[in-house]
Amino acid sequence: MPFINIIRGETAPVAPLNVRTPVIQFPIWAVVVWEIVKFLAWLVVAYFRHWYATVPATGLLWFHARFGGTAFVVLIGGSVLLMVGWAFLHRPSWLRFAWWPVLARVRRVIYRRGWMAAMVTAKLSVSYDRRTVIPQIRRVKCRDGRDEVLVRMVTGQIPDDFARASERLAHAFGVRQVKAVPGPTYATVVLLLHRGDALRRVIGPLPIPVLPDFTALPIGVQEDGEPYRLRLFGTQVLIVGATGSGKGSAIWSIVRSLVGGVAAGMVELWGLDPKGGMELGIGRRLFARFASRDFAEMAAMLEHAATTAQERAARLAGHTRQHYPTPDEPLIVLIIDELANLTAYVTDRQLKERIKAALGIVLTQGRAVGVHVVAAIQDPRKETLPARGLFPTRIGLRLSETPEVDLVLGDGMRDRGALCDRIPMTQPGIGYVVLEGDPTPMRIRLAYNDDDSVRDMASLYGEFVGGAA
Ligand SMILES: Nc1ncnc2c1ncn2[C@@H]1O[C@H](COP(=O)(O)OP(=O)(O)OP(=O)(O)O)[C@@H](O)[C@H]1O
Repeated sequence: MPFINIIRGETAPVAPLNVRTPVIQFPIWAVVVWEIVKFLAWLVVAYFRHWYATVPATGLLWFHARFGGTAFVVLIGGSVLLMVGWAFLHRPSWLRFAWWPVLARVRRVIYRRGWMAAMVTAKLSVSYDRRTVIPQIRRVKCRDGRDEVLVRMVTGQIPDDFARASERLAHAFGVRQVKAVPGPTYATVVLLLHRGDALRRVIGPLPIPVLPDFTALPIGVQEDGEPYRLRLFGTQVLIVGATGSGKGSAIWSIVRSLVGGVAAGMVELWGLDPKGGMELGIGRRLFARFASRDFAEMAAMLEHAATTAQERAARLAGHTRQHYPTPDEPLIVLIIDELANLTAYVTDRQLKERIKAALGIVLTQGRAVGVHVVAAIQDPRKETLPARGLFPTRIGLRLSETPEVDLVLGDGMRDRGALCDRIPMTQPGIGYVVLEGDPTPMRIRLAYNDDDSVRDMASLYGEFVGGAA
C-alpha cells in the first residue's frame, strides 16, 4: 500500500489553484477507430461471458459450414430426440443436468432485469458516499418448484434484513413466497423463491407403519416434497390453529402413525376431548382411556399420567436418559383436543388448579420417560395457555393474527417465512413447523383422514386396545 499521506519535497504555501481543462482535438478517423476497437472488445467479453450460449452456437455454425444443411438438420433432430428420450427414461438426471441449468440461466437474466428496482423498493439498497449500492446476484439455481438465488449482501446487511423484506420481494418477482436463509459464506444470503405449490392437493391417509419410529412419525408432506416426520421422543407437541384450520387432521395423522404401536402393545393412547367427544369420539375405540364430558375425570387422568411420569422418572434416574417403550411399560400419549377448555375455561377453581399442576408435571417430566402430550388449541396466548413454553414442538396452522405466529413458532419466525396468518381458509391442513437444525420454518401439509378412514382405523386397531373406558 502506498504511503498516501507522505509527500516528499518542499511544502508549498496553500494558495488557490486555477485549473483549465485542456481541449485536445482528435481527427475523426481516430474517433471512429477507437469506437470500433471498443465495440470489438465488448463483443469478445460478451462472447466469453455468455459462453453457455455462444460456444454451442459457434459449434453449430461450424458444423453447418463443414457438413452442410442436411447433416445440420439431422444433428438438430437427433439432439432433440436424444433430449426427449433422456427426459422420459430418466427424468431426475435430465432435470438436474439439462433442464434446470438452462432454466437457471434464463431466470438469472429475468431476475437481473428487475433486480435494481426490487432492491430499492424493498429498501435493501444502501446510500453511501452519494452512491446507491445494491446487493449482487451471484448465482441462480433452479429446483423443483423453487429458485435459489445466491446474493452477496452489501456490507453491514444481514440475512434477516432480507427475511423482513421477503413479502415485498415475492410480489416484486411474482412468486408465491420468498424465504431468506444464510448463505454458504459470510456476507451472502440465499433467497428461496417458491413458484409452484407442491402442497396444493389434499394428501390422503398415509400408510400405517407396522412399528412406529418414535423419532420420525410420518404425518404429512413438506413443501420440498419430502415426507414430514414428527419426532415424538423427548418432546411434547402443540398444534395451534384457528377454527377449521385442520387441527383434527394433525391429531388423526399422529394417531394413525402410532396405531401400529397400539397393536404391538407398545403404545397406549389416552383421549381427552373436552368438547364433548366431537373430535375424538369417532375413534373412541383406539383410546385405552377416554374422557369427554366429565372434567373431574380428565383431571384424574392427567394426575394419573403425572404420577406415572414421576414413578418412571424416579426408577430410570441414573440408568438411562430416554425411556424405550415395551408392552409392560408402553408409551403413553395423551391426545387432547382444545386444551384451552382444560387450562382456561374451567370454572371450578380447585379443578383448574389440579389440571394445571398435573399438566405441568406431565409436560416437564413426561417427555423423557414415555408420557407424551399431543394437544390442539385455537388461541395460543398466555392467558389461555400459560404452559405454552413447555411444548418444545409446535405446529402452526392457519392463525387469525400476525403476532400469533411468533408466539407459536418462536421470535422472528414470521419474518423468516412462517406466514400462518396468510394461509387461505380454503387450504386446511397447511401449516408451518420449525425443523431441527434449520433456522427457517418449513411449510407442510398434513395428511387428511376423513371420518370414514378414522372409523376404519378404529375398527381395525380398536380390538388391540386393552384398557378400560
Ligand atoms: N389436511 C387436510 N387436508 C384437506 N382438508 C382438510 C384437512 N384437514 C381438514 N380439512 C378440511 O377442513 C375441515 C375442518 O378441519 P378440522 O375439523 O380438522 O379443523 P379444526 O381446526 O379441528 O376445526 P375446529 O377448531 O372447528 O375443530 C374438515 O372438515 C376438512 O374438510
